[in-house]
Amino acid sequence: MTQRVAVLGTGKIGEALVSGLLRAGKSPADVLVTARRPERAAELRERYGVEAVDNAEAAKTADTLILTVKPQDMGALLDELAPHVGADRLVISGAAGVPTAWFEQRLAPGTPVVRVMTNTPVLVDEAMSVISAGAHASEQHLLRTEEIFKPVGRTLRVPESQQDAATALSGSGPAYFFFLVEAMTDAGILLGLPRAVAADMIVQAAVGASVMLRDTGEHPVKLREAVTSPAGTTIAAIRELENHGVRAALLSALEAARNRSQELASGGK
Ligand SMILES: NC(=O)C1=CN([C@@H]2O[C@H](COP(=O)(O)OP(=O)(O)OC[C@H]3O[C@@H](n4cnc5c(N)ncnc54)[C@H](OP(=O)(O)O)[C@@H]3O)[C@@H](O)[C@H]2O)C=CC1
Ligand SMILES: O=C(O)[C@@H]1CCC=N1
Repeated sequence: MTQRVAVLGTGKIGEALVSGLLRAGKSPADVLVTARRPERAAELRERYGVEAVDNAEAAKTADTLILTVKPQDMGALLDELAPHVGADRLVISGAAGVPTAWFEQRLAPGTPVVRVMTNTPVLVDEAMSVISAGAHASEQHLLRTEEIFKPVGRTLRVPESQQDAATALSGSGPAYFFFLVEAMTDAGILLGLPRAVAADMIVQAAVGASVMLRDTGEHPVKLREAVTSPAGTTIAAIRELENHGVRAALLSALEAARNRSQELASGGK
């Protein structure tokens, strides 16, 4: 049976999911989108050939609803949606922080809800989408969710109690790597390299290191040791990273991200 999927609040993540669904072979006729601004709806229609409808219409006609508004906008969206969502629908939330129980309290009794924390590499089919079932979501609902997210990267099931940590590590994760690349490119400028050359070197170092981490399965310590020659250049840099507390900064940074996810639990400000 053809399943219709609606993406509600089609911003950055929502649009990336729409493009992934279409790349995976879903017909544009089976994908609905909603947007707050008419010009955004028109843009999505034109770019993907999908139908843009209002939230109530999406709730009435799609089997699976993927909610990709910001946590702060989730309350208003649920007020609009709830009267139209039958308990035979699958509701997938892509929002940081907001627990499945929050949705279950606002939807018809028994409505299956699945929480997913994906990340922006969804745009290049290299996402990690971390999936947790709510109280009424069955194995079938998890499989349907995986079917949507697998074409755009990997999926991982975790207990919902781990979702705030997953948000800190995986949802926000790409930003930390972009931040490092940006800072190291600046370091190249300091050392007298042209910006484009510095960026080229650092991006390729990041790609090479990522592929080694993924494909060799080696522990990162071993991979780093292989780069670090006695009395060489790398250890001189590592000493500075340790002197400046980079490891401790990362522990604190990810803890802060986890805490912020917890604060967003009630669609917080
Ligand atoms: N960005 C990321 O890396 C990740 C984000 N997330 C989660 O994904 C969600 C979306 O994030 P992101 O894509 O970055 O944010 P965006 O702001 O790009 O997307 C949210 C979209 O929802 C629209 N919107 C808000 N309210 C409504 C409504 N009532 N009806 C229809 N559309 C509405 C907004 O419209 P308008 O354009 O008018 O504001 C906007 O286009 C968040 O919950 C976030 O926690 C999860 C993983 C990673
Ligand atoms: O920064 C945020 O809140 C969202 C959730 C994870 C990544 N971006």
